This record gives sequence, structure tokens and C-alpha cells, in this order.
Amino acid sequence: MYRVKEAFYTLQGEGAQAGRAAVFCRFSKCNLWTGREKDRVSAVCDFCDTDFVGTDGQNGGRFETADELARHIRSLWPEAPGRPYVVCTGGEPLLQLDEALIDAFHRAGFEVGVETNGTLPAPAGIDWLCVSPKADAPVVIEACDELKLVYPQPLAMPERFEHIRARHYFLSPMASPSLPATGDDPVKQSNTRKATDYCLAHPRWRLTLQMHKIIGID
Ligand SMILES: C[S@@+](CC[C@H](N)C(=O)[O-])C[C@H]1O[C@@H](n2cnc3c(N)ncnc32)[C@H](O)[C@@H]1O
Ligand SMILES: Nc1nc2[nH]cc(C(=O)O)c2c(=O)[nH]1
Ligand code: SF4
Ligand SMILES: [Mg+2]
Repeated sequence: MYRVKEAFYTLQGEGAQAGRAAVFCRFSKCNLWTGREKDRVSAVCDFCDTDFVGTDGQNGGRFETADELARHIRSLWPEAPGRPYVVCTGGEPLLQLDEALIDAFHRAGFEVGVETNGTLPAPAGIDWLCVSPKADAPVVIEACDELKLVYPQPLAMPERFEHIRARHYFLSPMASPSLPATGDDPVKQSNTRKATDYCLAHPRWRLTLQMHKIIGID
């Protein structure tokens, strides 16, 4: 059984695949926060901008089999040329994503991207793996396509992750979890300046912005 909070067709807003059309499959639950506001202060990851509790979002639900979920996700992809792309996120997708589901996505014609906090092993077959470390949570993934670190995090500064093999090293300015996606976010503005300065001083790292929030899409 797979539990999905929501699923939607949009443009990937972050990282090296930014601007690419994708169906986002947001799995329920995370291992670093319950998702309840009252638990945020005591959570390992305390700045999450996402609601991943339950299965009640747009196109969300419970899916008994991998093929059933893959068919559902495929129904959200347009009938048009271009390689179908699914981004598995959450919540923490690696609590649920298994090889059976990756195989089902591939059979449905999808390339499979994953957004993970890196604390759980990744199943084989993922086409694009993005690891985004959180606070002092141990990262068990040693190689990925992109490392995308939310910045600044006092317990997770960039130097700690340079041993992880990646094609791209990104800093993503931390946004206020509570503010609406669009509009003024002074905290994000100040973190964007800090991330910019870090990239200028450490050119291995590149800046990525949450483009979807800037343009006001999902
Ligand atoms: C909601 S997480 C879900 C996937 C996975 N649990 C993870 O943390 O990577 C999706 C992406 O949003 C980023 N993110 C979460 N809260 C954020 C915030 N307040 N500001 C900027 N990025 C944030 C995460 O670092 C991750 O790259
Ligand atoms: N457009 C868009 N791009 C994204 N990239 C990562 C996201 C996520 O929440 O995992 C996300 C998201 O929620 N929307
Ligand atoms: S950002 Fe990722 S790891 Fe942190 S609470 Fe949200 S879903 Fe979990
Ligand atoms: Mg998001």
C-alpha cells in the first residue's frame, strides 16, 4: 500500500532539472518530523515548508499496488511529445518508494526523480537522485546526482557534505515555513544573500532558487 498526500503536474522549481515539466508525487509521512505544528520545535527537521500529513490533497489517496499508482500518475501527464518525468517527494519518499514502484513508473514510460533527505538507502533504478541533508540527521547515501542543501542550517553547513559524490552541489536559501509561497519573505531574502556570499567564496557550490514560489505555481 502506497500513501500519497497529493500529486500534480507542474515545472520542477529547484536544482539542475529546474524548468522541466514533471508530475510531482508527494508521499505521506516523514522520518524527521510528524508534520504536526506542535511537534515542529522538537523535530530534527524544523523548517519544512510542506504539508505531507494524510492522503487528502489534490489527486492524493491510497494505492494498493505499484501499477495502480503508476497509472494514476500517468493520467496526470499530458498527451504531448516529451519524456514523461515523475518526481517522488514528500514527506520522505524513501519510506515508501521501492523497486516495484520504480519498475512500474518505468513501464509507464517515466523517468524517475527523487527528492530525499538522504537518511534512508535508495532503491536501485532511480534516474535522478537529489539529496537534501537536514540538521544532524546522518546521511547514508554516498553518491547522488545533485546535493541540494538548504542554507543556512547551523548543524548542516556545506563542508560536512563535500565527501558525498554528486554531479552538482547546490545551496537553496531557507524560506520561512509559515509564510505563503509568494509575497514578501524577509527571512528568505536574507538567507539568499548569505547563500550568494557562500557560493562566491566557495565556487564549487551553486545557488538554486525555489522558482515555483517566485512565479506562483505549485
Ligand atoms: C519538502 S522536502 C521533501 C523531500 C525530502 N523529505 C527532503 O527533505 O528532501 C522537498 C524539498 O524542499 C526543501 N525544503 C523544505 N523546506 C524548505 C524551506 N523552508 N526552504 C527551502 N527549501 C525547503 C527540502 O530541502 C527538499 O529539497
Ligand atoms: N514546482 C515545484 N518544484 C519542486 N521541487 C521540489 C519540490 C518539493 O516539494 O519536493 C517542489 C515543489 O513542491 N514544487
Ligand atoms: S523537509 Fe523533508 S525531511 Fe524535512 S520535514 Fe519536510 S519532508 Fe521531512
Ligand atoms: Mg516544495
